[in-house]
Amino acid sequence: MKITFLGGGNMATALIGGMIERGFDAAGIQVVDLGAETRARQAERFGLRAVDSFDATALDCDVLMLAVKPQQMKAALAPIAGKLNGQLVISVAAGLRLADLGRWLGAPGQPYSRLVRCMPNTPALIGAGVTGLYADPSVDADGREAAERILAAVGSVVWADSEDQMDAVTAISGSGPAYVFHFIEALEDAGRALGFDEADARRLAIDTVLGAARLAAGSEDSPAVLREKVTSKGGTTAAALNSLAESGWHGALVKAVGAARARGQELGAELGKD
Ligand SMILES: NC(=O)C1=CN([C@@H]2O[C@H](COP(=O)(O)OP(=O)(O)OC[C@H]3O[C@@H](n4cnc5c(N)ncnc54)[C@H](OP(=O)(O)O)[C@@H]3O)[C@@H](O)[C@H]2O)C=CC1
Ligand SMILES: O=C(O)[C@@H]1CCC=N1
Repeated sequence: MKITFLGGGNMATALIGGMIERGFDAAGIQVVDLGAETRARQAERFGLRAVDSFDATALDCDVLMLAVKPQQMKAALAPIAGKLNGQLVISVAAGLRLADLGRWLGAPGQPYSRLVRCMPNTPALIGAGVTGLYADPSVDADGREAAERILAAVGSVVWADSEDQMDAVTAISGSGPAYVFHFIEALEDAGRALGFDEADARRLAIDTVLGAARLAAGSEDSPAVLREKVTSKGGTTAAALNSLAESGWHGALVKAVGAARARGQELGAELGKD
């Protein structure tokens, strides 16, 4: 499978790194990116072809992965509008709707429809991502299977029932690693405030999150039951959880995920006007 990435930034790097780690051939992957430094980094790190604009070789692919920022997408697609000939196009962009991508990619009056929207996350770099997928209804089984094969190489996949759900996936798991890193930062800060040096505070915080996530992933107990098993009556965990409840922590996170979803919807509506 020949795959060209439009945009070689953070998300493309996570996907390419994860794919190569899991046996995809770097010789079959190309990157189109405006930045000379980005191209040099991609070529050096992965040994792949990186160019500054679409030439015949970059367009000669089975799958085109759209990995520029949502605000950059329309301009980035302009040079190839009307030039595709059946490539499966997979967008990783937050918010952008298939109808708008299809309009920007097609010839005037002929929207392109062999399109899949996906929302991966950066743990893809170590094969531990999770990706939501939604295909235009016109995409055939081969197209859906190709999209799933690429994203399943870097973690688990979940097919969304409707395109609307992609903004929710973005808010939960696309942005989710940032919430977890933020939690780790706070736990590390707490460790430092209680007298540990930076290295030990970080180790205690990261290994706690890693161990708890692995336990939750492998357990038949729900996260709520696992939480109760840590929480001795009248003990230390209860003191912490009571304090978190007083601060409205649970509600704050639910509200934050709602804000992320709303931003995705807003981006789609704003940028799709063009
Ligand atoms: N980061 C994440 O965790 C996730 C991101 N996404 C989605 O992935 C997409 C990319 O995000 P991210 O990787 O973080 O962004 P980055 O800014 O890291 O990467 C985008 C890259 O595209 C380049 N670029 C911009 N315009 C063009 C163009 N016209 N032609 C070719 N290359 C261009 C940029 O160059 P320059 O820097 O010079 O502008 C940059 O190197 C976004 O749409 C985002 O919604 C999805 C899931 C998770
Ligand atoms: O912050 C963003 O908009 C992108 C989408 C999900 C993660 N990063």
